[in-house]
Order: sequence, then structure tokens, then C-alpha cells
Amino acid sequence: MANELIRMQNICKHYGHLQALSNVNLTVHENEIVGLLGDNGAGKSTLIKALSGAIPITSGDILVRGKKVDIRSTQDAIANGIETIYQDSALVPQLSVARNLFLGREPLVGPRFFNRLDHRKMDEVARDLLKRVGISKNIPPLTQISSLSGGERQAVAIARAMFFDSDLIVLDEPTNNLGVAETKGVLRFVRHARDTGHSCIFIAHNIHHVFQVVDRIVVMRGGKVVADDINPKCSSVAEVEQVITGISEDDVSAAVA
Ligand SMILES: Nc1ncnc2c1ncn2[C@@H]1O[C@H](COP(=O)(O)OP(=O)(O)OP(=O)(O)O)[C@@H](O)[C@H]1O
Repeated sequence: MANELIRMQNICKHYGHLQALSNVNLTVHENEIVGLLGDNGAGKSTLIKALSGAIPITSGDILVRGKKVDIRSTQDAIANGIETIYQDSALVPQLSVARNLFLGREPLVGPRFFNRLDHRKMDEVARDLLKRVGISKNIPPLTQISSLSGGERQAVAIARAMFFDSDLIVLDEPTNNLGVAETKGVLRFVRHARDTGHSCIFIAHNIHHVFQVVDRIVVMRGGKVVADDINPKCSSVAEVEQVITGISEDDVSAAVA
């Protein structure tokens, strides 16, 4: 088993009286893709938001490579090697692909106080990166994000996480609303991310997509982890669906009879 990268330990989150997470434990190893599944309201997004610094947790610990860390903001998460890509990817539609790849971390040239954005470097890196993730053909780095398809946008967001060498890339519903070819592209990038030494947490409602890429499946229900070691190679989609809903085929037959 590879080394442990991230450990979320006894995580609790209350929204007022509602307990969205109760004593959740989640571990991700180096070079591992973990699929996080659960029905609506199971607590997946809350857990991921806690890991990415978007919301504070009520109690619990987050450890990176065995060391306790304090993640209170997106910057804290990024500094700890955790990059989260949401459904809408947090890209700026009016800016180019190259600018979006460097958003908030743009390289500068020129003397201090008189420096300016290093467009040439951004273009060079963007061209190389797009080629590496396989979307260079029709997309020059100066293309505006607004003219890209959903899948291409996801690819740019994943490329950004890979370029900044995030240890963990969290993908929240990356295949939602995507066509067949675009979905294939995103799944390919996820595999590519693992093959180049990154780990991923992959959240999706479409279990078939999850089965295609992940090494291990974790299931949440009612704010708790109810299974954390499902091997997609040894389980069927129907079995995992049962774990997600907590309802067995026998229960369904009995209710219908
Ligand atoms: N900002 C909030 N304020 C109050 N309650 C919230 C808030 N965000 C989420 N919740 C509640 O916390 C619980 C877990 O929600 P969460 O969004 O984490 O579930 P999820 O598994 O991501 O669901 P989905 O797949 O529908 O996105 C739900 O009961 C939800 O209503």
C-alpha cells in the first residue's frame, strides 16, 4: 500500500442544528483515485468544502502526510497541495486559457515595482500543458474560456491543478452535464493525473463514470461514511447502489408485494 497522503479524522460539521457530518474519517494514499459516492444530501460536498478550506469544520483533524494542518481558506488548502475543481471550475470566462491556467499565480517580468505579466511565459507553458493533457489541437492558449465546451473547461482546470503540482486534485461532479466524448476526456485526464503521480478524490452521481477510473470507493450516507474500502474491480454497480441507498433488492420486492 502506498504512503498515506491525506487523512481526515473524526470530522464533524454542524449547520445550526443540522449535523451535516458526524465523525467522518477519510484517507487518501499517494497515487490513489478515491471515488466518493452518496445520495443527495449525504455530505460529500460538505466534506470536500472542509478539505478545500471553503467552510470551517466544527471539530476533527486534517493531516497531510501524517502532519496535522490548519485549513481555513482555499490558500491554506493550495499551500498544502490540495486543489479543488468544482463543477463550474472557477475559471474566468472572459480571460484566455493561458491566463486561466495561472489565475492568481501569474509569472511577472521586469524590475520590482515596474513588473508586468509575463505573457510569453504563460503562452509557452499553456501550449506545452495543453499538448500534454491532449487538448492542444484546436485550442491556442489565447482562446477565451467562454468559447470552450464544458469538457474542455474541465480539462483546463485539471491542467492547472497538474501544472501547480497539487498532490491531491479534488473533482466535484466533473462529468455533470458533459457529453459522451467530453466525459471520456475528463476520465482520461483523471487517469493521466494518477499516472503522473497525483491523487484524486472523484465525486460523481454517475456510478458508471466512477467505476471506470477509481481505485477505491467510499460511500457516505446521512453525514457518515458507511463503506470506505469498496474495490470497483470486485463489486458490481448494483451492490454499490445498495450501499448508497441502504435499501436492498429484498426490501424493494417486499415493499412492492
Ligand atoms: N450552507 C448550508 N447551510 C445549511 N445546511 C447545509 C448547507 N450546505 C449543506 N447543508 C446540508 O448539509 C447536508 C449535506 O449536504 P451536502 O451538500 O454536503 O450533500 P451532498 O452529498 O454533497 O449532496 P448533493 O449530491 O445533493 O450535492 C444536507 O442536509 C444539506 O441540506
